[in-house]
Amino acid sequence: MSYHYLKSARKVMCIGRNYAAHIKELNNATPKQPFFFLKPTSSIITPIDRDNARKSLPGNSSYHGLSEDGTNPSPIYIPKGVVVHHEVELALVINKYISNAEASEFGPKQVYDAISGVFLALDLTARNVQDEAKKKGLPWTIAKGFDTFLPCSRLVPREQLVKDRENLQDAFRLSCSVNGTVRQDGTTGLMLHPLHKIIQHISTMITLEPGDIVLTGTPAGVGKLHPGDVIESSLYYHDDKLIDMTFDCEERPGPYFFRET
Ligand SMILES: O=C([O-])CC(=O)C(=O)O
Ligand SMILES: [Mg+2]
Repeated sequence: MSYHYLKSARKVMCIGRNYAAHIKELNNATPKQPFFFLKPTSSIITPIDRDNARKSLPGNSSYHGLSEDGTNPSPIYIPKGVVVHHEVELALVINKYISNAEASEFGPKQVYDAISGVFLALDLTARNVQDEAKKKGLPWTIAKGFDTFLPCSRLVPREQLVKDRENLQDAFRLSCSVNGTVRQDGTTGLMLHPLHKIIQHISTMITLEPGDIVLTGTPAGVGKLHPGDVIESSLYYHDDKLIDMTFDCEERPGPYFFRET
């Protein structure tokens, strides 16, 4: 299984501002309703490690599809002139069509049945591009969607989480460190909108399909990444470390340079 799940993702839905301390650190307002944005599947990368050599790409391209096994082993690319922030997040993989779910019928118990598993993701964000978009009322697409802006771990199948099948909300802790210094560390119990609310709310606007990915927001501690940095992230299930993933950062090849819109 491992990374095969990535080949089935037709969209990546992400909630914004789902942890109070992260809202505060960026001086954002707490939304009255949850809000969402998309990341393109072309931003997916997977770790380079013992089993997965860096994918060779044609010319100076920075994406050329996922491999047969779902991997796309790559460093994180920092586009020139862009302030890239790490946001460590718990991600869900949806396993069925979910459309117009009623709040009264979709509670914590329904989450386990709706997912094939979870994984660890980084919602990389071009913060200066996003700040400009926020100020000028422009879309966030580019701020969230550059190539390599969605590092993904292997899947943790839901069967490994079965003892919490009634309620997965408080089962996880996420952390990330850059060059050995811990930057983010938070538990999923701190979410403002819990997992069942996220899925239910999305389904009232955009139908979730089997294979779709849902990113559940980032805890506090977001910060900058530079070429040469090494970022390590971990996902814990109660006291057990389920996943560790490491990415190197490099300057992005190609002609892009951030200029004011
Ligand atoms: O860019 C942001 O601050 C919104 C977001 O993705 C998050 O809160 O996880
Ligand atoms: Mg995020």
